[in-house]
Amino acid sequence: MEEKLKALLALDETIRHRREHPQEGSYTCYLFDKGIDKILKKCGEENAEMIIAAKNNDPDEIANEVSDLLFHILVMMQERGVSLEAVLDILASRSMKTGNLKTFHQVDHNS
Ligand SMILES: N=c1c2ncn([C@@H]3O[C@H](COP(=O)(O)OP(=O)(O)OP(=O)(O)O)[C@@H](O)[C@H]3O)c2ncn1[C@@H]1O[C@H](COP(=O)(O)O)[C@@H](O)[C@H]1O
Repeated sequence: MEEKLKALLALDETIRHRREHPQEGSYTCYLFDKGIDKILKKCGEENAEMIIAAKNNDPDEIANEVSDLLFHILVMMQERGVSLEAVLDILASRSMKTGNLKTFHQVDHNS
């Protein structure tokens, strides 16, 4: 598992490298070249495809679409200067806190 998590860090590093060193034939460079609108459009598309995969309840399809979405989110983060480490820091700090369910009052729509 740890080795596989390293692949996520390596992917993030590849994306960073692609941004700094444009390369012919690279899909990542194509996205950076097109700019933030294209990157966000792809994030939206991949998100929609992930939702459909989850609705279909197909584990392989879900894993594939989550992978596509993760890749495009990492590209968006690099474009906006947000590091994967910043996200991991937030997740790590949240992991210290359990019992996060918030209580809420039921809204009475008739009143
Ligand atoms: N993880 C990914 C990854 N996931 C998804 N994709 C691409 O994302 C695209 C999404 O598919 P779509 O059919 O929705 O998009 P499309 O029709 O090809 O393109 P659009 O014109 O619609 O944007 C496909 O072209 C996939 O190949 C990825 N492309 C690259 N990577 C990683 O990035 C690394 C660098 O890749 P290059 O930048 O291509 O060298 C690779 O080694 C991989 O590790």
